[in-house]
Amino acid sequence: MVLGFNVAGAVRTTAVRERPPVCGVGAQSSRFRGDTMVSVARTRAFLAVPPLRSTRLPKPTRQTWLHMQTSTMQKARYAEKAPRGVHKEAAVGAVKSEALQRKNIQRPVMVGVAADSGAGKSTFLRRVMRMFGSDIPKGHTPQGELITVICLDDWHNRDRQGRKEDNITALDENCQNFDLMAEQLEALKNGFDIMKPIYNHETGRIDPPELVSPNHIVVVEGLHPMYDERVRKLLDFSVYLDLDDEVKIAWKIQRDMAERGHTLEAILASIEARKPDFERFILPQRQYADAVIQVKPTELIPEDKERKILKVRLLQREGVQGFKTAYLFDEGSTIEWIPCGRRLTCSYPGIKFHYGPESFYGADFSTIEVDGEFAKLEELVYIESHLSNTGTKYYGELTQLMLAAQNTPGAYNGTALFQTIIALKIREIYEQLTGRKVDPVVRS
Ligand SMILES: Nc1ncnc2c1ncn2[C@@H]1O[C@H](COP(=O)(O)OP(=O)(O)OP(=O)(O)O)[C@@H](O)[C@H]1O
Ligand SMILES: O=C(CO)[C@H](O)[C@H](O)COP(=O)(O)O
Repeated sequence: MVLGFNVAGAVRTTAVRERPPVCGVGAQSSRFRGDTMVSVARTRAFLAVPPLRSTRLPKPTRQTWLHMQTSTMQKARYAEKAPRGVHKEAAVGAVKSEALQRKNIQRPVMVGVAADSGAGKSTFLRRVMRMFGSDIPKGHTPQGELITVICLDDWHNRDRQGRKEDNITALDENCQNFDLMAEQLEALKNGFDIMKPIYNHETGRIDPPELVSPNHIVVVEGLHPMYDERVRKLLDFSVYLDLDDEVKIAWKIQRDMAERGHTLEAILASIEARKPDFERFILPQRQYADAVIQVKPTELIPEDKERKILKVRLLQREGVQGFKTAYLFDEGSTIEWIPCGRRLTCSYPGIKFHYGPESFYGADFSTIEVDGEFAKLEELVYIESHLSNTGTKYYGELTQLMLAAQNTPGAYNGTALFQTIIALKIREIYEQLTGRKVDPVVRS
């Protein structure tokens, strides 16, 4: 697929590879391993990154790293730090990243995406990355021209063995190095390169760190983007993917049995074992999210056991800077809508929409929900014509995006519809906060 995008007047044409962000998926980075790494703890020096010609990062050698004069302030910052333990090689650049000038970035827009493992983060993030049309280079952390997706698992403070020995789950707050996470993400947001730790999901071990530079948009995704107040405050926009247990089990079974060879008993046991920590450390983050996508079993089929038809709800916080909430028909009203008829083909059990205001953790939200499946994606333009504030740039863009992703999970139900709307919203928020323009990736 060849796509065009335009930022600050620079028109580029790039190919989008169908590849997920690599949080626990696929290749681990070997770009900064072993002898190519310079340890801050060892040298007590602060490192700046050499100018990079492209976003495809060159493999650094000791020689390509420059020891820079460190400001007294930064020295003090580091001197005060508690020992970093397993993350002793992690570092923050001493001078502002050259990426700022090269890409003409004032400050990255930072977006948090929280969810339990298997809740559809990778699927959602593929939609978000596609929205920004970047060719996402290989490596542990996808760093595209416009967007970088950082996985927060990288700040786990124990490897798999360590967690087993200490009888602690990866969901536990005590299993994250929040001090380092907050320090490094703050540095990134302020325009500094970071040498970020890597948690290797293939080996279950902590790998040497990798270089991550500020980008136009930085997504931080994983178990805890809104857990620690210091990290939460850095986020310009936050999303929580909220799956009912029944749906979580169905998706896990589909993935872990079909793709990973796990037994049903093992999957159910793992979900049960994680549940108390999920409820304690992950779920409460919902209250901080600006957008929540809830996925529930359908209410159109009584006693449905298949979990194929879903009811999906998009909760949108009112009053967030740059975030104009999407609505159905008439903003602020309450609507029940069955669109099936001459203009929308519906198969059993039909489709039902709802829109209305809602109080969520005591805050004002506007919610759109859709129960059921679309029969023909090209007819979605009928639905689109009744939705407003979707962040589209031309009539039919939402439908085009849905059609372009028709082979992705959930393409025919509210999960893809609302994830696509939120991806459009992230583009809109980026534009609102920076004053820049991003061209649509799929044209009319
Ligand atoms: N909207 C959807 N409808 C149906 N199945 C879905 C949907 N989204 C994701 N899935 C399925 O759920 C499983 C997990 O999805 P995904 O890999 O996106 O989750 P994740 O949160 O990134 O997981 P992890 O953190 O474990 O890597 C996959 O098998 C995927 O196909
Ligand atoms: O909840 C998770 C988030 O992805 C993982 O279980 C956690 O990161 C540990 O990973 P692994 O099971 O590969 O050791």
